[in-house]
Amino acid sequence: MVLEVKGVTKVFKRPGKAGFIANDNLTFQIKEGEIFGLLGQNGAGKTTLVNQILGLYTPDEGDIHLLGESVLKSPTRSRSICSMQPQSQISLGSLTPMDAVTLMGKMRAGKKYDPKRAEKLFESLNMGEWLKKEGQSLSGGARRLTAFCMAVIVPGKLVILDEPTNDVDPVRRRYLWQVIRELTDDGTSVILVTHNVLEAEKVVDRVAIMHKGRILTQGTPGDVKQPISHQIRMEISLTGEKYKMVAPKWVISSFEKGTRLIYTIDSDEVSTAIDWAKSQVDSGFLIDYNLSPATIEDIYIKLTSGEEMQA
Ligand SMILES: Nc1ncnc2c1ncn2[C@@H]1O[C@H](COP(=O)(O)OP(=O)(O)OP(=O)(O)O)[C@@H](O)[C@H]1O
Repeated sequence: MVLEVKGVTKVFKRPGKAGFIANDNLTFQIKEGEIFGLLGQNGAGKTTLVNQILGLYTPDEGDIHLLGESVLKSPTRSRSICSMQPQSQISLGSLTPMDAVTLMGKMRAGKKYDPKRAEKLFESLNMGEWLKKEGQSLSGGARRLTAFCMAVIVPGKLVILDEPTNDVDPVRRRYLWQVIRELTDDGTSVILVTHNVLEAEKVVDRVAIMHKGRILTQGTPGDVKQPISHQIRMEISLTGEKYKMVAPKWVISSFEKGTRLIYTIDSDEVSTAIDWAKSQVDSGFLIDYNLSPATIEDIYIKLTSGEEMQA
């Protein structure tokens, strides 16, 4: 086992108030070569957990083992086993992506550093146009990809990626997921911290959904979607104001996502839903609609909007 998190609880002290429980009795494991998605809304406790895995915070209860040894006993060892891409943008100053990634590679691998690895990464992510530009003049997406390359140029046994696709364009996001998948070919394990649940579903082997410091459910994408396996997702795009759309009575739940509405319906209601959507399109209220099997995003919305269930 690469990582074992057992009963980890972290409480932040607050002057004059009860402590704030940021992580509440968390337990999970990550195997060699596995991609583990850590999903949760803002403030769910994901970064607090990552900071404990890296030995930066000490759990109040429980223990974390990396490659069989307790992180509590030797916190600095974590930083040599793990590589990390932080959520916040790193400041590259006048360093170019080529300089920054080469520097990081040499720091981690010393004389064994192989520049061909950087070339392959840059090529896979189509970063050629930015390689010799100073960091301060790069776009957010280019800096995010540079930070990703710095984290994986010489990957540790466990690579922790916190929102690696933020600011990255859709085409390069696809390349990025491919590179993340390939990282595991030699046994590297990955923790993927993200809000981008739909994209994460395509790449993770297992996933944990966190909410208010607790893990609400965990398992393979198929396992966690099991409670809603009889449900269908209907995504609709409206022509007019969203508030004018009243959900039909066969809609189980409704969620607004930008300019679109996502309805959850029972699979028995599919033909009713299609008839309704066609008539709405004919009347000019809908631009388009599509139906698809339930996704991790649907279970994520269901769990984190109050209808909680036990892991
Ligand atoms: N050092 C700290 N002292 C006090 N409270 C903290 C501290 N760090 C985090 N918290 C609180 O703990 C909770 C969990 O924060 P955390 O950063 O772990 O969430 P997160 O899931 O990573 O959120 P996001 O997706 O926004 O990064 C939040 O309510 C936060 O305000």
